[in-house]
Amino acid sequence: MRILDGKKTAEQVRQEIKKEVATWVDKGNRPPHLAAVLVGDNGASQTYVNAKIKDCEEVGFKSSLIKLSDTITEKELLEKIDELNSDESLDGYIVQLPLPKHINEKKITQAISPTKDVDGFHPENLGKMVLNLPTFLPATPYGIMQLLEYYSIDTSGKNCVVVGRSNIVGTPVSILMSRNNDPGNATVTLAHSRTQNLEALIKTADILIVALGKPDFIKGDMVKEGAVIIDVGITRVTDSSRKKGYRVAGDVHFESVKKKASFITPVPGGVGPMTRVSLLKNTLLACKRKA
Ligand SMILES: NC(=O)C1=CN([C@@H]2O[C@H](COP(=O)(O)OP(=O)(O)OC[C@H]3O[C@@H](n4cnc5c(N)ncnc54)[C@H](OP(=O)(O)O)[C@@H]3O)[C@@H](O)[C@H]2O)C=CC1
Ligand SMILES: Nc1nc(=O)c2c([nH]1)NC[C@@H]1CN(c3ccc(C(=O)N[C@@H](CCC(=O)O)C(=O)O)cc3)C=[N+]21
Repeated sequence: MRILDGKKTAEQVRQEIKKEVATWVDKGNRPPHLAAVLVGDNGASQTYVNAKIKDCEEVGFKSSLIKLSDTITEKELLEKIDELNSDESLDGYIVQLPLPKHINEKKITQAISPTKDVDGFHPENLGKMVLNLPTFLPATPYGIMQLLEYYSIDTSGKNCVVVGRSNIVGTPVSILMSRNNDPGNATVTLAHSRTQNLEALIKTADILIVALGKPDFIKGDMVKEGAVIIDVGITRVTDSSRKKGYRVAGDVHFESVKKKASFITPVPGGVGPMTRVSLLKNTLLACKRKA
């Protein structure tokens, strides 16, 4: 069994980005600029957004954190988005999800200018992704593809089962895995809460990608011997023996599944860091495209 080390891989990718930024700035350009919009004070969202800002510093990007109260109206948030769309000094931005219930996430996602949508969530960018046209790939699926590529994992012709069909992870990663690309060319099945005989289906997977949000859902006896396991899930589980009062759990029960896997991503240190580095890649692309 080998660990797919997202932390280490992301660090290497950051070093490459850092060099590219230095060359870019040496040529007289301004550094890439990413903004993150955070509505409300959800603890996990704050942690992720802070990490994204720290990543920017490490590679030499400019970053801005825009904190808004969770009492903000949808109209006010849309006005803020208009402002960001026309801000010439800004290359890309993200609006951290989830948003408070009174705000329609679809409306917000569609208001973000596709040229600044470094999350790759806008319908225009998702459409381009489906058609294999150059675009911003959604950060988590992009991170997963980079990790598979980095470890030279052969996905062509393999059975890939994706569990979870969200717009930001399950659905786009199922499309990327089935495209005529390397990595890709897999035979993909997308499973969700209505799927029948989920366990039997999971057993057929040469590559299993799990994005459910149910801690330790996948156990060792459920997976095929030699499978490649990608665990996207991140849930904070209360644990009073930890300093922070919680542990971070994936959707895969690591200890039992690792005995059967050929490759497996840990949580933390797997997909999460790759998601963040993909956001940096998209922002660099947005910046260079504008110039
Ligand atoms: N590492 C990273 O970078 C990231 C991690 N995450 C994490 O990934 C996890 C998933 O998040 P996200 O993609 O937003 O998904 P959502 O929470 O939006 O959706 C969960 C999906 O799982 C399906 N599902 C739920 N229960 C079952 C079940 N028992 N059997 C089969 N399918 C089921 C749902 O089906 P249905 O559609 O039928 O309801 C749905 O499609 C979370 O833990 C999240 O924190 C998310 C983004 C990035
Ligand atoms: N507009 C938007 N874009 C997103 O990309 C987006 C989002 N909203 N909302 C929430 C999810 C979740 N997400 C994560 C990113 C990094 C880690 C990450 O870095 N995790 C580390 C640390 C985990 C920890 O300690 O909590 C790790 O897995 O090693 C996790 C989760 C991005 N998301």
